[in-house]
Amino acid sequence: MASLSLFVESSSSLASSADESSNLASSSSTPPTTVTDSDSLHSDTPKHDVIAVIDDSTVVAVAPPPLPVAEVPSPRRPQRARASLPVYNLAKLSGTAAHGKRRAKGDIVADRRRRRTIGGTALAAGDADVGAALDTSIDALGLAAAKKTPRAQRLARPSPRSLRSVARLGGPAGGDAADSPVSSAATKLAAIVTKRGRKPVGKTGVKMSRELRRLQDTKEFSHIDDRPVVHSVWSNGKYIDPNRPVERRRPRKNAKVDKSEIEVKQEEPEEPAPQVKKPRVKKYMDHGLYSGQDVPKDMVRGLTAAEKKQLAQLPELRPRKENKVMPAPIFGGFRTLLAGRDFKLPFHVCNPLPPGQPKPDEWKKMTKNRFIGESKEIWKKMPHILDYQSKCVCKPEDGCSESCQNRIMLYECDETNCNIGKAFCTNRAFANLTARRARGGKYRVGVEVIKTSDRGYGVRSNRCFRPHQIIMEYAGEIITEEECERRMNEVYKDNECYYLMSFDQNMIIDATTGSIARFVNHSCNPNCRMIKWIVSGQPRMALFAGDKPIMTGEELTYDYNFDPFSAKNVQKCLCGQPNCRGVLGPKPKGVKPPPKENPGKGRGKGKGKGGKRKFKDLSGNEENQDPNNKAKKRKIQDKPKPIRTLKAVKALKPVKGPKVKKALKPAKTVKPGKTLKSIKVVKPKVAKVANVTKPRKTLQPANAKTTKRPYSKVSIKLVKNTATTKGQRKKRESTTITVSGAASGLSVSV
Ligand SMILES: C[S@@+](CC[C@H](N)C(=O)[O-])C[C@H]1O[C@@H](n2cnc3c(N)ncnc32)[C@H](O)[C@@H]1O
Repeated sequence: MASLSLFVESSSSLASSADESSNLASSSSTPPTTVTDSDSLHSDTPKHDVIAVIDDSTVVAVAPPPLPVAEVPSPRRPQRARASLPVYNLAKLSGTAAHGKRRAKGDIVADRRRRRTIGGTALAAGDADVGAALDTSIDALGLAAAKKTPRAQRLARPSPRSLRSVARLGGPAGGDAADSPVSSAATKLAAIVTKRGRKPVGKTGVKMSRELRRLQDTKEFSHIDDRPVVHSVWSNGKYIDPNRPVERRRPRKNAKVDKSEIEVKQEEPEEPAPQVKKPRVKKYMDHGLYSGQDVPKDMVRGLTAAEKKQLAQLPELRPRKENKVMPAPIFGGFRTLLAGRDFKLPFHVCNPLPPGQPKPDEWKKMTKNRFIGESKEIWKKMPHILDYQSKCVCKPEDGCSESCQNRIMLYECDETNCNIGKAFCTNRAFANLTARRARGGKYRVGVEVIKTSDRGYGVRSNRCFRPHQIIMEYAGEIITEEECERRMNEVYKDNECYYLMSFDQNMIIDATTGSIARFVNHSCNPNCRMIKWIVSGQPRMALFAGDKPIMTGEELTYDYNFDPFSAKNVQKCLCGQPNCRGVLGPKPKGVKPPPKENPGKGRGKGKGKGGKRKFKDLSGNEENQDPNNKAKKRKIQDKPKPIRTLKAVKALKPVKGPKVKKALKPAKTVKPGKTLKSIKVVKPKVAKVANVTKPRKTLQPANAKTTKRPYSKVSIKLVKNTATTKGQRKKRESTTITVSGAASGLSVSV
């Protein structure tokens, strides 16, 4: 009786001893844990099993060569079945009928078809399925008798040792199955399984059906699955693609490199070098943010040759590489260079002094005038208040500029005396000052007290001021002459500095308690003026900028025109100006003042160009931003009114005495010695006639005393005011007209 033994084992397990473990593990389906493990899975070596079909005469070890997947015939059953011959269920025979698709983590089901093969391990373990499969096979082949004997059953259980020996017998897959150790091992194992191991196997063979014979060469018959088991490998939660190129590790610097490796590497074709990104180099600016801008091409157009030459020497104008960092602020700096203007120093660059600077102990700040003692009552009883009235007849387009009657008379416009209103009026200096200070801040205050090296305290500007712009008010205690004399004899007798200034109506301003303006020092070439204005019917003193703009950080000074009253009290002047008179007093008689500097002569062209400056562009104060502020005509505003300044002089008269050392006077006061009488007469005339006579524009504050034209107006006023005392006025009128061209307006009333 022919017998058929079916042996199944993995050929890959026989390939090498190294693969033995993997072979053994194949039945248990242990997935690879590394990429390198997957290499073995994907190797071309088929993991086919060896099936030995033993016939009566020959033992055939079938180890079919691996076939391409496409050539593998479908594992279908034969369509045609013959009734005469038994039909075998091959799947059942091979023991794979009970196995379907098995889903594993990460596996693709379509590619994951696994065929359960019967291996030595399975047999050794006595797997129930395997046993069942064998039983089925034996039953099908009619070998039940052989199976049921105890010996056969004992022999059917292969010992582990025998299996190990079988596994050790490896041979190249796909070789001659008959001659290979695989076949011999298979034969040996078949003898064990078929309980006739000592007898020739061929004698126990059964004649194979034609159908079986036809299929015996197929992989399906042998249950050989040459398709690799596909595993997906995950590492650290990431899917590892087995098809990706293997990364080359960078060799360590100090690692010993095998020379043979180097030679092999050299032989390898050179791969294109990957593009290495250059590290970014940080660029540092070597100029300011606004430097290096493109210079306008037509920058020298319209300039003279000398100017071009001068400009060419400016390093700022040399063409240089364009600076794309930040655009220049509309080339403001370039225009400043061309125009030769002064520029406004920023407030923070000026660096105002920090708070807490030392101040004199006796000083108590006061920003508004205050009447002290009986001065208030006396002031109210005086009829002069009614005289301080004026009304301008300006039109809105005039803006209360140089032709404004109020301005000429040093009357400030307000709601009661202005014809055009606040929106158009530019003659409201004190109101602007109050608004400016009310907003607060060091910049708006604009001044600060400093300590000078040789003149005690002083005042400097914290900002720029336009010419004739109001800076600060000189405020203090308004006292009578008697009170002033008392203070001088009793309170201030040991003082070196006095803060007394003639005010109005025989009154004195004592700024010992007063505003910051008390600290302003004297200079024979000052940059400011102390001028008295009538504001809302009340006289007020204030410091104004002179004819030139005042820049940030300048010390503010005005001419005291000091009256020492005695040669003993003459103080040495330390102003340091070229035209210094040497003493803090009035100009000595017979001494010619130094010639005025001509801005166009004796100076460089650059400096001469300074005359072109438009300070309204430089000062940057809030008043400049008023479109109605026509500051260009301000020179008329500061025209002194000699009649009122005479009054200030008159106030000094009673102060004069042996104990009184000094008294400050406004810069525009006239010489002492004028009679009270003349002042009283002249004053009211001006107020009334001002509305009749059109003022001249040529008046300058600096040379007001030598100007003739203003006093011709005064003469007209005299006529107007002779209504009460007619005889006297007419006499004065004639005198005034005659002297109108004199150097001093004081002579008018003499
Ligand atoms: C109204 S105070 C000015 C502020 C004063 N420097 C202070 O420390 O209070 C006037 C006094 O300052 C001093 N002074 C002002 N200008 C001066 C000058 N140019 N030269 C010398 N002393 C001057 C004189 O002592 C003068 O009496």
